Amino acid sequence: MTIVLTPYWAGGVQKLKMAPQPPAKPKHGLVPTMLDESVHEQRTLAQLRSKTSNLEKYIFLSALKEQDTPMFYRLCLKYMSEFTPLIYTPTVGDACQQWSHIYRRPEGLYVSIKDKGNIRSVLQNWPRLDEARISVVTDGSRILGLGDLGVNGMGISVGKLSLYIAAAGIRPESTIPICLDLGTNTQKYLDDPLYLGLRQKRVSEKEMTEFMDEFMYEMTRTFPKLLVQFEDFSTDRAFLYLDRFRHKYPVFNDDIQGTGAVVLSGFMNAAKLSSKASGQPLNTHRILFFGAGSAGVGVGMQLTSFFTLQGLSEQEARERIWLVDSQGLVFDARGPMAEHKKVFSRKDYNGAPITDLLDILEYVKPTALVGLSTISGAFHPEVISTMAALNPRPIIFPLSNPVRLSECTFEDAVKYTDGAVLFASGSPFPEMEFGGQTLYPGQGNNMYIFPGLGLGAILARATSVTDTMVEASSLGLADSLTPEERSLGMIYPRISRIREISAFIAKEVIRTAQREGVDRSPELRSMNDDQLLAFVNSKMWNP
Ligand SMILES: O=C([O-])CC(=O)C(=O)O
Ligand SMILES: [Mg+2]
Repeated sequence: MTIVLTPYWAGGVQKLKMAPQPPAKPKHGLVPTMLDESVHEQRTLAQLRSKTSNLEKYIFLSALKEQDTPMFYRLCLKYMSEFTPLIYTPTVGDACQQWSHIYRRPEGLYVSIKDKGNIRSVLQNWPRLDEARISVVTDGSRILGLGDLGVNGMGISVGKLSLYIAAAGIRPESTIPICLDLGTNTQKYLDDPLYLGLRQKRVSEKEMTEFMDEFMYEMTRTFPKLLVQFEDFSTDRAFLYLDRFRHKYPVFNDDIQGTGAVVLSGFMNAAKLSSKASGQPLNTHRILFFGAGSAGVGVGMQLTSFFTLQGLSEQEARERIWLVDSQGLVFDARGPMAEHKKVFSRKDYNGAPITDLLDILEYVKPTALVGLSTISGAFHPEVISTMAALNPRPIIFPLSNPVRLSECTFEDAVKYTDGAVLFASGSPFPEMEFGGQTLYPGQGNNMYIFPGLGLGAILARATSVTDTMVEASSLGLADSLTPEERSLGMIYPRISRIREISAFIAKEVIRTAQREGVDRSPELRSMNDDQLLAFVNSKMWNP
């Protein structure tokens, strides 16, 4: 709130910035006599739990977030593992697919190709210009593994920002969900009378690039303290715009870098357990990527740093990774391929194409199998048992989202490896009892990374988000397992500790930004680590 005061000691008008005030207590008689806050929390929870479908729960929570924001986030923090699957993956996928049907009220900022040439004035309509710190921007062209959802992709920007608020304590007023409407190639939406977006096919890459140049320029002019997270752009465009803007503006791509970092972190913990069982050194792991989109290649690139941290050269690190796309094993002699696949294309194979996953396993003999294919069931029982035959503790990460597109279930992975699997999926699976023990599935979802990475970059006022900052977020996450979590064989910490984890990651990211000279908060440089961590915690919003 901005109020204008004329102090007696000054001749002129002075503007004072005031912190937002809590709402005034309602006058007597305007709320029930016995309305007790903690009982009301239980009442709200009971209302939520009485809904029978997850989509209804999503709609209920979306209304709650608007009507009683602190209550929404209080419950979110208290019941994190119950709430995240409802406000985020997997339910947010259903919400996006149904967005134009379940739409109730405006939320976020819609910028369309029709606004080209005039983007500044659209951005300036945002009601909280000065407070803006973080924006999640999608063009809806590849939402989770669900394909081109057009303007229905707004749900993913909203969902990610709810996690920024819950998991990293970013103030709700500081977030801007943005969906770019550049058309959609999904006919179902073009034919849907309720569809909220432009009824046109996606624009050409040339036109989109002109649009993006203007958009990013105006974003930084309009919101000078803003960090931008690109989300769920289709593969080519995800790489294209990350490369185009990452050295110019503070921006990162969650699917390439966030997913890469979260998988690197889980892989570091899993590889130690796997190597302990096999006696093989860490730098001899062999990783097979099933799926060669932005996430697959992004994760592959991030995982090369696992090997360089073990002392291998960049080239040697890349050679520990094999890639499989829709035509099978990716190798040079196969012929022309998309630019982003080239880095992992094998030079040491020039036989006939190998297309069957079982044959590829036989040839590569991987210690780790990572799925980013959105092909449900691709890791069928024979694939899983082959991994178990090759390794005493196979690493199997079916990372495709949402749950129904996962390459395999946790249950199958446990069953067909006789409980030996080191498992992480993109979407949540329940823990299970096996051989008298509770086994915990890891959730290798970028929600462990982006809140802390974003918070660190914002507090450091970073001019750009460097690869080393992303790597620091990953190492920070890997280090944040408690001895108890390690003793249970977990490879990711409990999600209920997310605030503590985000604060730690943010501290590591700030330190790295300082070392790299991309920070603009000189006052943080003189703090020791404890002071910096305390500073980060003090900046977190508490509902
Ligand atoms: O949103 C999620 O759950 C993870 C993610 O970025 C994706 O699948 O695109
Ligand atoms: Mg994503």
